[in-house]
Amino acid sequence: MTDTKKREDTHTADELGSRSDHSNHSEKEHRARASGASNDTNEKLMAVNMVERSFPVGGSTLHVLKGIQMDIKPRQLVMLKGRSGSGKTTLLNCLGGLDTPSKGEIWFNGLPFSKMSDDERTLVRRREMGFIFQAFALMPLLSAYENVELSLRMAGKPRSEWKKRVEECLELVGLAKRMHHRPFELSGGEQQRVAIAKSIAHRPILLLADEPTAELDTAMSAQIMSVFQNIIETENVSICMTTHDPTIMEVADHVYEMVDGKFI
Ligand SMILES: Nc1ncnc2c1ncn2[C@@H]1O[C@H](COP(=O)(O)OP(=O)(O)OP(=O)(O)O)[C@@H](O)[C@H]1O
Repeated sequence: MTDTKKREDTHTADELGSRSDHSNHSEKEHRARASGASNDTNEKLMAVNMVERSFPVGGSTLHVLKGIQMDIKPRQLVMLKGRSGSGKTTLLNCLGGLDTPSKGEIWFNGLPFSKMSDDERTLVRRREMGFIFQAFALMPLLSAYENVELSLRMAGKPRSEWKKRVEECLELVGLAKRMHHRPFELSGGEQQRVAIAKSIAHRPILLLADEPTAELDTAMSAQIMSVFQNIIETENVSICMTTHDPTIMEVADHVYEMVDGKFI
């Protein structure tokens, strides 16, 4: 897939149209997005321009990302593949604003994401992004329902919206019948589906997932990928995920292969 898809040309900040006012991301705007009102495939949701990331280690500098150039378009499923240590997590952390590039820039939804202050970036991240990790990151004593509800509570969504949205999200991931189970009463794949429901509940426009199928067998991984495809359609999100698994790459819109901090 990597080789069959032509990579986009380098783009500038001006090409990046803001798809919504991030400071007031309303239900109406979301519905407009979901109806395809902003579904211009030339539009870039995220643009990464010549990003480098280095860390001081001992007395020297470790160059981990060495000029990354990529973009994520609306409703795309983008995968980052590469050997352990190639820099995938470091890049994902930069995309999610958990870390910042040493050089280069990252634009998100028309905003100069990597140049914003930590507080501004945190705000954008909370409102517009969702995260899924390899280890499902669920609260063990809370039911699936309560876990998803917690994320709405943390995102500051009005209480009156919680019930409908929690049920909707659990239904989307195929867990409506298990919503009152606690994580230990669910399989690994089901727990990951709760984590996905939790990550989309506040209606992000970008989901970032670090090895979301690493703990799962082939059948469960395939289920997770089909849930991802489903939520791209129904929730109008883009997904960027890292993986080692060649079998799931077939469903990607684009695969970036990373070797030693660069795409090949
Ligand atoms: N904060 C840091 N300080 C120093 N070195 C770091 C730091 N973060 C990452 N590295 C180094 O950067 C390199 C890339 O790490 P990264 O976790 O991004 O790789 P990865 O491709 O995600 O690997 P894996 O698939 O095993 O998760 C590694 O050599 C790692 O030790």
